[in-house]
Amino acid sequence: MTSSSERVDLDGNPIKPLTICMIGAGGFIGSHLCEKIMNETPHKVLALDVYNDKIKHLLEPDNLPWHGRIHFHRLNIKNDSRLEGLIKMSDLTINLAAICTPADYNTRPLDTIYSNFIDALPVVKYCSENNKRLIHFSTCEVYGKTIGSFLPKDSPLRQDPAYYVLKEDESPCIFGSIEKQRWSYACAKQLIERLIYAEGAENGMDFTIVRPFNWIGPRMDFIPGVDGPSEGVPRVLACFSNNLLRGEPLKLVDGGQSQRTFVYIKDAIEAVLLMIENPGRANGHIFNVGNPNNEVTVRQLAEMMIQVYSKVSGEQTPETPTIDVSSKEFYGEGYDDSDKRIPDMTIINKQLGWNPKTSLWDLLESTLTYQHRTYAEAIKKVIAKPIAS
Ligand SMILES: NC(=O)c1ccc[n+]([C@@H]2O[C@H](COP(=O)([O-])OP(=O)(O)OC[C@H]3O[C@@H](n4cnc5c(N)ncnc54)[C@H](O)[C@@H]3O)[C@@H](O)[C@H]2O)c1
Ligand SMILES: O=C(O)[C@H]1O[C@H](OP(=O)(O)OP(=O)(O)OC[C@H]2O[C@@H](n3ccc(=O)[nH]c3=O)[C@H](O)[C@@H]2O)[C@H](O)[C@@H](O)[C@@H]1O
Repeated sequence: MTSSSERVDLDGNPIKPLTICMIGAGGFIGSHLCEKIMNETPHKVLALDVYNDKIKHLLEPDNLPWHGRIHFHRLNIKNDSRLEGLIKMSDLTINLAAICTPADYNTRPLDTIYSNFIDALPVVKYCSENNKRLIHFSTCEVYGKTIGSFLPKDSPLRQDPAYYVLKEDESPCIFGSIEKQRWSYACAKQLIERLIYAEGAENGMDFTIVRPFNWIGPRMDFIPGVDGPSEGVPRVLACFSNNLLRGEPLKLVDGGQSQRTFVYIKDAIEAVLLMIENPGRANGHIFNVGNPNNEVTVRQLAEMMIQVYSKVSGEQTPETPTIDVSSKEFYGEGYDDSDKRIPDMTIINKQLGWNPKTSLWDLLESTLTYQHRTYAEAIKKVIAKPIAS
């Protein structure tokens, strides 16, 4: 760990050690953020979550170099009276807790709305009432569909960035109709963003809102049947990793035509640390955090993952590498999709000077090396197990 006296912010001022209340610290992003904070800063973390499997390596054994700077509190923010006290003890609260897998948005819309809006309300309230700074994790899904997606298929305007690049302070939020329950998540996230923004405007609360654009890397979600439910549907990185580990075709929903930009979790976490340590530059802002240079269709992502996995595992590519499935078959009634997600980077560049570094090929190589090392043997055992009659 670097000593606090050596560390300065972007304006050359010394960074004071902080106590951070991190809600959802046991998840994918939380685990990487805790790791970064423990390795590179003097800050303390009160890590709140219902699970801690992904941060166990930071909590045990007792002789870790950051011993005493991270404390795990197993609690559900829905119903735990300790929450306000922990926020009061901290300089900064970071809220990551959410249901955030698309397979849940149309099948468990009530849980999705409660998790992303209702359960986040007390966190905002306690921060505002106690004059505490809040960094809240929203999503790029608040943009919904691009304006360009409503133009005729052959319109040349579809090629014009004005019709698809997503800007924090200009782009509208375009969701589907109410029976397209996919948008329950985006809509709940939009409303909590508006509430936080209003707390800033009316009550002077210090806040930063983060809109992640498909952050991916090790420890994302779960592999069904190994460290998650066998019928579970995680996000695309884990779905495709699971298919590759099992030697199955990768399933392309509605032909895999949707486009995404993927950013490496380690690049994205650097942006979050800049927000934490530069409140004067980050407060009052909403930040897109993504990599506009890593755009692919989901079909191209599948093809690249197949090539990379073959390289890192030494295994042959399957005879049928991909198959098409309908969204209704894969996700059920009420699914809909974002067509294209390119983040505008002007605000984060200007305020924090942050830029992503890692190419899609490189981030997939390190992530799939991790997936292979972590899961290949366990998957072999699961496959070899006779099915109970
Ligand atoms: N990973 C991405 O690319 C991405 C993209 C857009 C938005 N986000 C947002 O970032 C945040 C974190 O995402 P992630 O990918 O790390 O997800 P994750 O599911 O891995 O982590 C969320 C964590 O929150 C915890 N949690 C949920 N409800 C809780 C509750 N009631 N009480 C206590 N803990 C609770 C979960 O146990 C989990 O460990 C979410 O708000 C998500 O909407 C992530
Ligand atoms: O990561 C983000 O930035 C946000 O986007 C994700 O939404 P989405 O990108 O649609 O979710 P994925 O599950 O990663 O799916 C990406 C695309 O791959 C497709 N897909 C997914 C899984 C699969 O096996 N096959 C497949 O073709 C989906 O239909 C979708 O078009 C989730 O909503 C959130 O985690 C987050 O808010």
